[in-house]
Amino acid sequence: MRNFTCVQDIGNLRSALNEAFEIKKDRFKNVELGRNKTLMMIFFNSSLRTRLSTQKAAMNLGMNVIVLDINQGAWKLETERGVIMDGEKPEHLLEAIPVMGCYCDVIGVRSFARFENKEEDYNEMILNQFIRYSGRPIFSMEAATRHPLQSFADLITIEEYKKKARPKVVMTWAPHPRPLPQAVPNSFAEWMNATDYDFVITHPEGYELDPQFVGNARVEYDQMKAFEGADFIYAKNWAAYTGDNYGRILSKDREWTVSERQMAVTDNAYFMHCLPVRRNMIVTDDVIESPQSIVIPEAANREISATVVLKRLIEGL
Ligand SMILES: CCC[C@H](NC(=O)CCC(=O)O)C(=O)O
Ligand SMILES: NC(=O)OP(=O)(O)O
Repeated sequence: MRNFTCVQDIGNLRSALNEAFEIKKDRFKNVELGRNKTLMMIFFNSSLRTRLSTQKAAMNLGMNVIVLDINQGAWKLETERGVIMDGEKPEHLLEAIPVMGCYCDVIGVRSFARFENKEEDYNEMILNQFIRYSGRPIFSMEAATRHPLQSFADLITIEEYKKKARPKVVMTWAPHPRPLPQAVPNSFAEWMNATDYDFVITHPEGYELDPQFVGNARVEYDQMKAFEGADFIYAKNWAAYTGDNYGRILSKDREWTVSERQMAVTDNAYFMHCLPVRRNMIVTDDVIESPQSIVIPEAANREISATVVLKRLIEGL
């Protein structure tokens, strides 16, 4: 595998899942594979799970790890070509990227959508410059339009907990005080559409996601109807995508906050969220603390998804 940015890059999902479950039985079985190989993790945005689980995954494979928070300690970076750099940014991304590539074998990049320019976000301008100029395999640690390490962990988790071959999985929008990226819902939808699950997306009108990610998923504007008979509830906030509303908050309606009211019409569904989660905005305390909440095992599986991905990237060196 050369890069890991989307579901297509992992190849056959069944074999990827089999590899994940094998690694889960013995996560140190490939500890020699990464000897004297260096992972560089580059964060343009905050992180807890991705930062810790990916570093742990690298250690499972015997790798060295360098972590760089671009906005803490590195030079402020100019990302646009043609800009006269007489302002606050001493370094251009087009020098910094190949330089960083000199010091490592594999690079992970976190660079959220900025909501300043929809085309630049959806063309993955930052991530693609790393792919083009670093000279190294690149994997996404959440970019502007996808979060594949999270989605792979989500799929592992559903496969572990499902009680039927084709579970009903419902991704629901929920309110949030800030405009959040579409990367997590886009990516979750992309991975769910690659399975044969019964997949439903529910959100208020105006929050339609890019059709390239929605695919053949059923979209239901009535949240209670969507939740009926569900086996898994995947909650997430996202800002509007369509038209001039790109990056905007259209609703903070807390009727969409996942509570026991909605969970009552499911088939005793498991509750999932990628975390961090704003309690009593996205989900009530009672639901996220209930026995049906699997947000912690879901987060634990981030180590497994990252170990599989790093293993395949090292094998491709
Ligand atoms: C894995 C999720 C990362 C990110 N989450 C946030 O930025 C949450 C920030 C907040 O709640 O203020 C997102 O929604 O894409
Ligand atoms: N789910 C996830 O990626 O968490 P962090 O943003 O804390 O890495």
